[in-house]
Amino acid sequence: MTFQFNFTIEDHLEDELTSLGDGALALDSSEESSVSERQKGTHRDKKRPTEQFDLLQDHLWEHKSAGNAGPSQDTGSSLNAANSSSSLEPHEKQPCFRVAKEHAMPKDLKKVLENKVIETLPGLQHMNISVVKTILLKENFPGENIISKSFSAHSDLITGVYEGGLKIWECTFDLLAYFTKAKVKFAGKKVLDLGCGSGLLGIMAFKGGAKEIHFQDYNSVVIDEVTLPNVVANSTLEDENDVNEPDVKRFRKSKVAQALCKFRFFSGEWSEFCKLLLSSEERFEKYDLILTSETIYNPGYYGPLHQTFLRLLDKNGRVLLASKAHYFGVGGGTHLFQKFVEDRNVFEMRTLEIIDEGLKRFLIEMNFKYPS
Ligand SMILES: C[S@@+](CC[C@H](N)C(=O)[O-])C[C@H]1O[C@@H](n2cnc3c(N)ncnc32)[C@H](O)[C@@H]1O
Repeated sequence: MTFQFNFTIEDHLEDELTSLGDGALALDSSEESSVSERQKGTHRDKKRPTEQFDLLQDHLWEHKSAGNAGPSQDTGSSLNAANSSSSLEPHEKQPCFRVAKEHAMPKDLKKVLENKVIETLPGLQHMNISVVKTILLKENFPGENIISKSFSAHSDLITGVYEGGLKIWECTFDLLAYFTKAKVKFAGKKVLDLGCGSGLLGIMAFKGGAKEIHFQDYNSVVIDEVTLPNVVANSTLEDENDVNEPDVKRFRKSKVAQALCKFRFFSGEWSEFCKLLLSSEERFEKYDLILTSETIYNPGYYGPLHQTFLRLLDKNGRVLLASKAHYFGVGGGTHLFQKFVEDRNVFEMRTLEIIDEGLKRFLIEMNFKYPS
C-alpha cells in the first residue's frame, strides 16, 4: 500500500545516494570536508547552528506501509488495566512489532562520538544526522539497514521497519521552546522521552535537573548512532584536552559518570518496551513526565501508545505531547488521537498551545482523569 505523507529527506543526501552507484559514495564538497575532518576524530561544528531548521522544509514523499495498518483497539480503560500484562495486545494485531531491548552506555565515551560531526542549537549539542547516515551507508551498516531502505522507499518512515528517528522533527522544536516559555520543571523528576529520535527533549530534561531520564526509540540504530551520542555530547563537560591537572580531570570524570548514571536507553515497539520494563523490575517506578513529539501520525499505533501512557505514567504524572494537526497519507493527527483518548475515558487532555504556521501544530498535556 502506498500513501502520500509529508516527509523530509535531506536533498543533498538523496543526491549522494543517487550517485551511490556500485556502492561507492560520492560526497559533495561541503560533506567531503566534514568527512575528512571527521576521519581525524570528532569535529565540533559550531558555525551552523540553524542548519537543522533546513530539515524542516517539508516535501511530499511516498510512505510505504510494510504491514497492515488497521487501527488496533485499546482495551484498557482504567489504571488497574495498566498493571495487568494481559491487557497487552497480541503483537499479531499490531501494525509493527520489534522486540525491545536495553542499550548499555558504552564504556569508551570517546568512541561514541567517533566519526560524528557535532552541531549546536541554543543550549544543546547534537549530531549532524546527514553525516551519521552517510557513514552508515558507507560502512554498509549490518544492523537494520534502515537508511538504504528509507531511501529506496523515498520515505522518512516505513511502517514497522523504520519509524522516523533519524531526523529532528518540527514539533521537537515546538516543545523545546515551550519548556523555556512555560518554565517546565524537571528537577527531581523521572522522565521518559518516548519515540525519542535525537533525544533532545530528554536531554533538556536532564539539563533542567531531572533525576532519571529514559529514552525509547523503535529502531536500535537510532539509539546507538544518534540518541546515545547526543546524550554523551551533552553530558561530558568541557573538552578534557584543555586541562592537565589530574585532580581536575578526575573531578570532571566523576561528574560525567554521575550524570551518565541517570540515563537508560531502549529500542523496540511500545508494547514490548512496556513488557520489558514491567517484567524486568520488581517494582518499576513510573514516570513523572512523558515527553513525546510526532508520535501520533499512525492511527494503527494508538492502542499501544495509549497503553504505554496508561502503564508507565505515574498516577500524578503528565504527558507533554507535540503533534501536527494531520499527517497526510498515514491519516493520524491531533484530532483523531484526541478522539481516541476521549473514547477511552482514562486521560484528560488540555491544549497548551497551537502553532498556526503552515500546517497547524499542537502542544497537548495529558494526565489521568481519576488518579486515585
Ligand atoms: C516521527 S519520529 C519523531 C522523532 C522525534 N520524537 C522527533 O520529534 O524528532 C517518531 C518516533 O516515534 C517512535 N515510534 C513510532 N511508532 C512507534 C511504535 N509503534 N513503537 C515504538 N516506537 C515508535 C519512533 O521510534 C520514532 O523515533
